[in-house]
Amino acid sequence: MRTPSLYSQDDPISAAMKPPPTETDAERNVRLMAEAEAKRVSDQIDEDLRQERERMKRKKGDVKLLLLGQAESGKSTLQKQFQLMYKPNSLDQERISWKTVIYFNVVHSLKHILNTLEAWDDTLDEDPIEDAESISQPKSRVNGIAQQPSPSASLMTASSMPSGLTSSPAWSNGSSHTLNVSREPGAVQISNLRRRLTPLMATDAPLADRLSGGITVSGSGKGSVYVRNGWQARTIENALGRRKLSHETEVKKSLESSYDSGQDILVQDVGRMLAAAKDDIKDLWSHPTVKGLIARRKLKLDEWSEFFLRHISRVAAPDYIPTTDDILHARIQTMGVAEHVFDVNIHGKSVSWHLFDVGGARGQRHSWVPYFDDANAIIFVAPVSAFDQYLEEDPRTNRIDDSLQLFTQICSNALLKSVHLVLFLNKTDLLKAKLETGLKVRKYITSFGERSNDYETVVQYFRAHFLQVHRRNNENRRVLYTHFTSVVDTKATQRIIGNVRDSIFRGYLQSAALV
Ligand SMILES: Nc1nc2c(ncn2[C@@H]2O[C@H](COP(=O)(O)OP(=O)(O)OP(=O)(O)O)[C@@H](O)[C@H]2O)c(=O)[nH]1
Ligand SMILES: [Mg+2]
Repeated sequence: MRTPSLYSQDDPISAAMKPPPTETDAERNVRLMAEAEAKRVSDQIDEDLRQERERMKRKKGDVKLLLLGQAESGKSTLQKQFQLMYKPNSLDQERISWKTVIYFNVVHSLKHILNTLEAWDDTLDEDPIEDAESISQPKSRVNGIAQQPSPSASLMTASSMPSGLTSSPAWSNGSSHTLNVSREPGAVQISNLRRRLTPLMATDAPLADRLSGGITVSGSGKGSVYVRNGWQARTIENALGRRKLSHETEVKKSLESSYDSGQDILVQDVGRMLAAAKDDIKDLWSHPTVKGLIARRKLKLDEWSEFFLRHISRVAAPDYIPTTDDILHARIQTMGVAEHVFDVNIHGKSVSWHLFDVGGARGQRHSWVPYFDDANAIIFVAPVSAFDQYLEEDPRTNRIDDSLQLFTQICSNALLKSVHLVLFLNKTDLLKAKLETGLKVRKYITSFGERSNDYETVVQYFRAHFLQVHRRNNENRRVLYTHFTSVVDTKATQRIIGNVRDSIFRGYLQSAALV
């Protein structure tokens, strides 16, 4: 008699999968062992999933913390700091997925630079730096990019360029890799660089597609990519030709062990192209015309663009693995609401914290409300460096104004009237750098008037506005905890997270009558 197998005798599907009648004893043993192993793996996956579901389920006593604020304010970066603090291994596991994001950030930035150059005929006219922004228009409008109010302003001026990239550009020292263009005018140099960078630029759309899985969100004018919770795993699915992996846990496991974005042909190709184009990228980034357009604020680069271009030697190296600092600077827009669970220990007691990181663009804000109910705490993130920036979604709205309006809505929302409220006045490092370049706050915020343009005066001015909003919308007389932050600074941010955790716990334990 044949040894019973896992296949049922009655089930037609099982009948179809039945081993052939000619199966030998040895083959049968191998098959039975394989079936047993498959069942063991399947049971383990089910168990892992059950535990994951259990963990995600909010229990009485768990803390629900929302991260709110406009797009680009730093919510996901703050979430990464929580992850680093309370679940450091998980960031390691997804480290390699960030390579795709960082490559996309680099390629997209280069494309923006080249498009803007094209709109200005690849030349720098003689506009004085001071008033360039108000008086000059692009000469050609090949793609209109230079005309779009960019939500970010560059901090980079000729004097603050990193020395490694400015001291000896290839065309001034006759270096061989730029096809001997040393005596040609700047426009020819740029046109040569553009030609050589064209294949790399063509990877912008496929990289975006890899990350988003082909989903585009209307209003993402800068061509940014939006991703949903769990994009790291889906990037792998996308790389495998959208073949649905049979199990969520299987995806996670492949992330942990075997997957390397080095296996993704697209990422591999982009890595090779970047390595080959490294000197051209450096030359473009340090080109006098590019520096001039930046200084005249005709070319505006986001902070992550500048960060990765400054570190291009490292990022374009063939064996590049993103550092934690790179991951903190990488930019990818959040779509919807992403939940993250951490076990937080305090006074010997472990409490699950459910952190909700929301998409901050206007088109994403409708998805926040269902999460207001029963929230314990909110960290509202407002980027104070954004005084000279306008919303991507509505170029007429100054980003500080938008933050204040949004904060008004949060403070006055009836569902949130008893939540613990924390305000992060973020991107203080960028604010300092902008003020150091001489950018005047009063040019963008007229009410700032003739106050001194120094960092302390400016941050206190913005803080006073947020405090006023809170005071006017504070029926319940709750406290507002305010912090000046730069959430890319791990040491400082983790100290602040510790403070926030303690203050949330104090209020929470009292209200839950657990003390
Ligand atoms: N220099 C600096 N960069 C920051 C700071 N906070 C955030 N960033 C950068 O700003 C960019 C946007 O940050 P995110 O955390 O993605 O912004 P977000 O609020 O999650 O944006 P959405 O998901 O679109 O709502 C990233 O490239 C971050 O590295 C900061 O304090 N200083
Ligand atoms: Mg985000």
